Amino acid sequence: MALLAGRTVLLRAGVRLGAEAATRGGNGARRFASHRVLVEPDAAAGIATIKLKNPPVNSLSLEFLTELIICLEKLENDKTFRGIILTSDCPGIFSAGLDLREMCGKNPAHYAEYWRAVQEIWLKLYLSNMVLVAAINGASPAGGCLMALTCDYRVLADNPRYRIGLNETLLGIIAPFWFKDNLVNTIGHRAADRALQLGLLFPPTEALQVGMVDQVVPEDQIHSTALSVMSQWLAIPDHARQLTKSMMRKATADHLIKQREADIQNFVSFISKDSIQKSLQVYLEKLKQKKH
Ligand SMILES: CC/C=C\C/C=C\C/C=C\CC/C=C/CC(=O)SCCNC(=O)CCNC(=O)[C@H](O)C(C)(C)COP(=O)(O)OP(=O)(O)OC[C@H]1O[C@@H](n2cnc3c(N)ncnc32)[C@H](O)[C@@H]1OP(=O)(O)O
Repeated sequence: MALLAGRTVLLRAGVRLGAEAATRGGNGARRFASHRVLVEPDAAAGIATIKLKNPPVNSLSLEFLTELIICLEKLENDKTFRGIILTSDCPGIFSAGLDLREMCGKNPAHYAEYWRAVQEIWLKLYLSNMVLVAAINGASPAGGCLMALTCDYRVLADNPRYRIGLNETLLGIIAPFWFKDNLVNTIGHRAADRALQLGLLFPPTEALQVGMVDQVVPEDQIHSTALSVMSQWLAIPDHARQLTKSMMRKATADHLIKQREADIQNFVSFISKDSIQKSLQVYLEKLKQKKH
């Protein structure tokens, strides 16, 4: 049943999908992988595990986002799968969020194309008909946190280095309204107000307390926990769960869908400002110097 999916991917024609491969797994399910998105299917269970693999930190570059969008479309259209576990193949990092290099020193057309892809991945994940469980096995700032927030359930590995949150203000930028909406829907208005203004990155215990994640488990139990949560969610009849999900999420998604082009223009003019470019460059430089 396609209650929510089926929208078009509006991306630059000719974005290379890398060395995409489609083979058959041991259980007969199609296994497909691109350079940076690994899909491990379990056809018998109706579950696909997506492992993000864009080292070193799974930053969401345009090419990575494009591969992820295509992968999600394939899974959404394949009736074999009813659930996705979203996790990382990069040790200690779920995702460092949007790729800062896509937002620095480029031209307005590039910023517009990039932002459309960011919107698209959010809509694809947020409106998926499938059950999405995030198995957060690493740090998850900003766009990394947002991806997790689109899921139906979040399990975080218990490691104080694995902080999660929308830290945009620390970079001198602003979380767009639809990031904010997704966060408010998850942790409530007061907690979101404080978290967004202060750019808070929550360690696991605090993330659980504030409701940013649903469960914190020892690192070696993250996948088994995600599987057991998934089986609980898949026990619900699809049509009832999907209609309920749509009822809960449609207004938030429509908020963006209705003003997608204006949101792109807003992003382009904001990110092109000299002062914002300067802040992002300083932040990137600090990240690079951290090691030395
Ligand atoms: C009224 C409204 C008006 C206007 C609003 C309109 C629009 C809104 C405007 C803008 C919104 C834009 C939204 C952005 C959301 C984002 O996601 S921004 C990205 C935020 N991400 C971060 O802050 C994370 C930064 N990274 C880290 O904290 C650490 O790297 C991390 C904890 C993830 C891992 O630490 P560690 O393992 O120690 O690795 P390193 O720090 O050493 O990093 C390794 C290399 O990776 C590079 N890198 C890290 N993060 C990024 C990134 N996000 N993008 C690109 N590159 C990244 C880092 O520089 C190292 O590179 P090097 O090896 O030195 O070359």
